[in-house]
Amino acid sequence: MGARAIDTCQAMAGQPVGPGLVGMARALALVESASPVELRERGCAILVSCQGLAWAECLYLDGSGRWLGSDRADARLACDDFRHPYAHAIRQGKPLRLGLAEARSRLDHPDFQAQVSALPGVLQLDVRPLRALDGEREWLGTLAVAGEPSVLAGLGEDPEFVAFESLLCRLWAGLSRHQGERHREARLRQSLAQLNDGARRQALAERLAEDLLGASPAMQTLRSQVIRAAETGLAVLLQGETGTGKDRVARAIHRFSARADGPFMAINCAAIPEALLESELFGHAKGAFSGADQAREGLISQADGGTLFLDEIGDMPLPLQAKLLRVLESGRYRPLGASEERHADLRLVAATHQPLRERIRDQCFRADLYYRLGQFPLSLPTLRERREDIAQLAEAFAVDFCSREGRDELGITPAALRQLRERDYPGNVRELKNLIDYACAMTRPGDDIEPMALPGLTEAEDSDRQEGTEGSGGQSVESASQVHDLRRALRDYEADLIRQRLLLFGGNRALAAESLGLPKRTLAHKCRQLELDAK
Ligand SMILES: Nc1ncnc2c1ncn2[C@@H]1O[C@H](COP(=O)(O)OP(=O)(O)OP(=O)(O)O)[C@@H](O)[C@H]1O
Repeated sequence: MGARAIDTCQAMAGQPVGPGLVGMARALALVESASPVELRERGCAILVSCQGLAWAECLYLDGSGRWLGSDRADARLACDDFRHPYAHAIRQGKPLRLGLAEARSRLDHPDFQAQVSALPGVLQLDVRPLRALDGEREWLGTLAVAGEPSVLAGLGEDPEFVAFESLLCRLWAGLSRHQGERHREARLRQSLAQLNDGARRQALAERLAEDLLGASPAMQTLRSQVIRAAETGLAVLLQGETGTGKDRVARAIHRFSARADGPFMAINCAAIPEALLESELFGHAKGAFSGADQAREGLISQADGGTLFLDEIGDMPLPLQAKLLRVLESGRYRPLGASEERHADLRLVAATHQPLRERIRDQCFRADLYYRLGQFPLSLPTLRERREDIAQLAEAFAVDFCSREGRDELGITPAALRQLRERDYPGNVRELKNLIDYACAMTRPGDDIEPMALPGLTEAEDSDRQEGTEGSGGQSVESASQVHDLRRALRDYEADLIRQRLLLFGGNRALAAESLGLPKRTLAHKCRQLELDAK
């Protein structure tokens, strides 16, 4: 705190040098202050060391002009509280002198009492209101000094003290203004940065809207959360009913993140038989188990530098959950049968449609993994909660279908749109997409989608629909007399049934499996065997 200048000033005070030089050293010490706080500290230190005073303190007037504050303590002394001498000096606008013993007995403000409690009662106290001496003449605060009556006697008239006080006020006002400007500039810079940040995020959210369709408030919130999640390296847990777009969101998080140039690896924990899942994820060494003739990289290693998406995490077996937790916490893992541990740097995005808290209660899911996975939890809205998005989604899916199938674009009649809006969609967006694909297939080129093209809405299918059904998703099973290969016919029947059930439940494998009395894994296995798209 300008110790050198103050030392010089102290040294000079005891030396046979001219008063001008002493004054210059004091002025220099003040001028070198970088802030009002430093200036007040230096000013008081100089007064005590060079002017023979016992104590000095500056109080500053706060921005509201209602109270005085101290740099040394948490004291706040209100300007209209006359239990301390500063209120009197400020109100009268002129210096005040009183004996300390008297001040202590008459003025019982606790902060004032604490300030002067260590000083001998024989001393006198001078309180001087300070104002800026430039054009504005604003109040700055007060200077309080205590000293022997003989020292204080001529203080107010001492030209050196007067010059010192005036320099102090000038510098104080200048530094305060400068500091105010700096604060204003900093606030401006901060709000500009926030504005730029807001505009940048808005632009990203608009780009994302091309992929995650929907103008509903729920989708707008989701998109901005996806952008925020992508900006961090936190593990993301996506929770939402089947078909709400968890897979799509996971890919978007990767694409909008700093890891976008790295790999994106995805696995559905429910679709892989338990015995295979560990080696799929962690990889295995050569000879780790019978049939492992080659070492194989797991998805964790392949996702190094990128993102690993674990879909249906709720179905992950408990022993693997422990291993996954270790990867998340330390990045370390050991491939099956390997002697060495390995390291991977990845961001994990996990998804589930199951209430994981219930799985924890049933002791099927580790609570510690749940909390580690959910560093950035994201909830996806159901389609029922955002019916206003149905028309936009349906039209986009119709456009997709036509471009995939190389057909001319077709529209959707208002009546069909109304019906689409009234449905319940347990399979959410996937169900809507399947419905539109089906309706597109059922609609003649050049026509628009009519209500009767929507499955499950018409009682008697018209002849057009009968025609369309053949060769589309719903092939009929050969009649009994035409069966020449029982195994093939049973296989076709099974495939047809599963396909219809998946269509009925909007692709929700859990509901489809339940309705057929099958475990979900078995259905997933059959879908692979029968080459049905399980999604
Ligand atoms: N907001 C959206 N905009 C466009 N298409 C979407 C949107 N949400 C989902 N989809 C589409 O709906 C289908 C289902 O989405 P997705 O596979 O991401 O759902 P999911 O929640 O992962 O389902 P599951 O839980 O069954 O795995 C996909 O074809 C996907 O492209």
